Amino acid sequence: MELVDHLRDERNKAQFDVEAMKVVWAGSPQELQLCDRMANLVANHPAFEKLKRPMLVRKELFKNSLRKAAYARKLVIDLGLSEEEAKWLRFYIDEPTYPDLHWGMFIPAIEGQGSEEQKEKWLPLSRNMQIIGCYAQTEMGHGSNVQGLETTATFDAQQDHFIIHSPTLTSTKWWPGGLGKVSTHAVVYARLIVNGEFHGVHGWYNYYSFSFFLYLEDHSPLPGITVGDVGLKFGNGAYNTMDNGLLRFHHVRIPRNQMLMRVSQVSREGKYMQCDDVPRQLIYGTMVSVRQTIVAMVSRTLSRAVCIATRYSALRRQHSSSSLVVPCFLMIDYQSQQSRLFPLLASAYAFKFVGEWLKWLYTDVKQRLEANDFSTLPEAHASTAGLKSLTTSATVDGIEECMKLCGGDGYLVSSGLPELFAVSVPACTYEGDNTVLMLQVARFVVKTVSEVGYKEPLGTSSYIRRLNTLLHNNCLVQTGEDWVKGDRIVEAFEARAARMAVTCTQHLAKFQDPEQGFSELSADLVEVAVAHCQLIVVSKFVEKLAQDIPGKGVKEALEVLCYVYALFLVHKHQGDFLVTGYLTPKQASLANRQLRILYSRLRPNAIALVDAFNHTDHYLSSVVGRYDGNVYPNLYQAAFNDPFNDSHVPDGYHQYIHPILNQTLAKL
Ligand SMILES: CC(C)(COP(=O)(O)OP(=O)(O)OC[C@H]1O[C@@H](n2cnc3c(N)ncnc32)[C@H](O)[C@@H]1OP(=O)(O)O)[C@@H](O)C(=O)NCCC(=O)NCCSC(=O)CCCC(=O)O
Ligand SMILES: Cc1cc2nc3c(=O)[nH]c(=O)nc-3n(C[C@H](O)[C@H](O)[C@H](O)COP(=O)(O)OP(=O)(O)OC[C@H]3O[C@@H](n4cnc5c(N)ncnc54)[C@H](O)[C@@H]3O)c2cc1C
Repeated sequence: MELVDHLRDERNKAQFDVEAMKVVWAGSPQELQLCDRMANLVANHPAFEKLKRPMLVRKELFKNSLRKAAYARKLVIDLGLSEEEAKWLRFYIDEPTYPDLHWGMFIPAIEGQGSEEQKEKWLPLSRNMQIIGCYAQTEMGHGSNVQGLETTATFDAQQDHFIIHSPTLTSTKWWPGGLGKVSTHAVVYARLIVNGEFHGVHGWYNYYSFSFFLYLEDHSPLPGITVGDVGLKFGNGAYNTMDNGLLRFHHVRIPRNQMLMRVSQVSREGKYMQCDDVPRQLIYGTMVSVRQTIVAMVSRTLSRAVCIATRYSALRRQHSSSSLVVPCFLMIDYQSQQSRLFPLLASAYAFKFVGEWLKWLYTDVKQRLEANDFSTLPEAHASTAGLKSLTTSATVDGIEECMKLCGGDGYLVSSGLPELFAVSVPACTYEGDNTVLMLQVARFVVKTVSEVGYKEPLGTSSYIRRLNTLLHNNCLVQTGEDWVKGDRIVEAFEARAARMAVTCTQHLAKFQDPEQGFSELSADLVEVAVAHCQLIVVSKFVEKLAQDIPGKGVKEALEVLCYVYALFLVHKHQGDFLVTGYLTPKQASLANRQLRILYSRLRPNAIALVDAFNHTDHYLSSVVGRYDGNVYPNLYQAAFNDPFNDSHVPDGYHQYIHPILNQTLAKL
């Protein structure tokens, strides 16, 4: 049977080479080929079917996710897949499970914080999955406040042991993924006590990590350990495939050499030693690494929602303004639909490019750290924290908007959007609450501004070097066309960020107690951080456009996306641009007018731009976002695939409906 492409006309409108854009989106021809291979491996393997997932109850759901993880592991071994290939395989299986934490946090924690000897011992076992680990930092009473962790690790010199203990209910380890049911090991963060003395208690770095067994061979917990799952989470399916766990210790003894000893050590004699040349912030290093990974992947999540909403918008017709009866307008042709959808499409590309840049930054920092050069760590911390916060918040809001952009059908689980929302929303909380992370960025920016004159701002904050110009020269835009120039846009974002940062720094200086000032001004400080991070995203997009980008029309299409992203933000935050005095109301309105022109330039390319994400139908798992656009028959069929439609007589009908119909309620 010939397949009908219901989106063919839309695809024919494309003004650029879609295959070339796929390479740009993937990062390189090799990445495209790799992702394509892994996506199709998953899509064509019956073990990875996922449409029934939201219908499963927790225990079935969890068993199903264990089965998938085992199949994935088998494929990795049978096909001899590399770690990179295995990472993409897990990504396309599209189900949070224990290996995410094992590979994503447990192993990096040992790599970053273990001594050479410890790495030699534990990494081969971990990489072969002979042990499975998780990252147990958060406690019931302390998530953002890492300084408040209460779990203790007390050194017993006589037996050369640490005694790990949970002294209070609030010290219960709470949330670690993979901990509840599966992990054999955990990297656990605890306060160190040697010779009755708390180490680092006066500083911020008052916790240390330990790696050790949780279970006996029959998978019953070791004596003194209480472990379990934290309970059902938001959304059917979604994150419930993960065993986020709880863990308590009752004076559990572990050998001394299970403290991760790169940053500091405790000797056999009970002598506590810090490595002078290694900053304590390294203990936070795993978080920097994971935040970078989140930014690298989040554009895919947003692109998935945008792909679904764009395809459905380009298929579904509604009435025109002149006739309320004859359906003729495609939803995508409503200006209001475009003004909600196209900035999200542009954001997906913007986040992709900033993610690439962040990966580069992190690789560079990692190499420096290995050579004991810690100079760029503050920049890496601020950039990873800020971009994780900015991009995950925008992505989660974007998924919700995409759901609404599809009307009622977006709310159906078969649209793929509700589960995507439910599985993505915790990204605003895990790996650092997004507001708390923005406050870290604000600290970095304010510190950089305060140090002007005696310390040179570097990297993403180097615009602060030109503070004088940015504070005093206002925007030169006179026409709408003036707004579509990369350097002008970047300068506008620099001026806004610099002016907001300086104002906040001046307000902070009025407080005698800086911490009180920081707390009272925290809402403004978050806005400073947002402005700084948006500047990074915009400038990295503009820098991307300065590169050689092959393919007919590809660069032009990306230029439109870049300006849509930037001018949408100018419009959304025009209060900032106006209050700081950088823009006049006329210039702000020119930006908005130019944005509408850009939407009309983007419109013919919309479907081709989402096709360039190269998502398989399996990955999208959306009836309304199907590649062939054959939505309505499949939507109808999906309703009948729901087991609820197996019978016309639901459970409870005879018991609770008959009595109403037959007026016999009194018998109930
Ligand atoms: C918010 C802070 C950073 C505050 O910490 P603090 O000790 O009070 O620090 P401070 O006085 O503000 O700063 C002290 C100093 O440390 C720096 N710093 C802070 N964090 C880092 C870092 N990661 N790398 C490098 N440097 C870092 C700060 O910039 C400060 O530097 P400075 O003194 O100003 O030069 C911290 O508590 C934190 O990171 N909280 C968030 C907790 C978190 O992210 N938990 C993640 C748990 S794991 C997880 O969620 C996994 C989910 C994965 C999944 O399911 O997929
Ligand atoms: C799905 C999921 C998976 C997770 N996986 C892991 C894991 O594998 N390992 C692990 O160790 N942890 C894990 N966590 C825990 C996670 O890291 C924490 O939830 C997170 O760090 C936030 O901490 P919290 O929940 O205590 O929130 P809180 O810190 O209590 O925050 C609650 C509210 O208070 C605000 N707030 C808190 N502190 C401040 C402040 N200083 N200034 C201003 N506002 C503030 C926040 O903005 C937020 O609005 C996971 C969490 C989830 C949801």
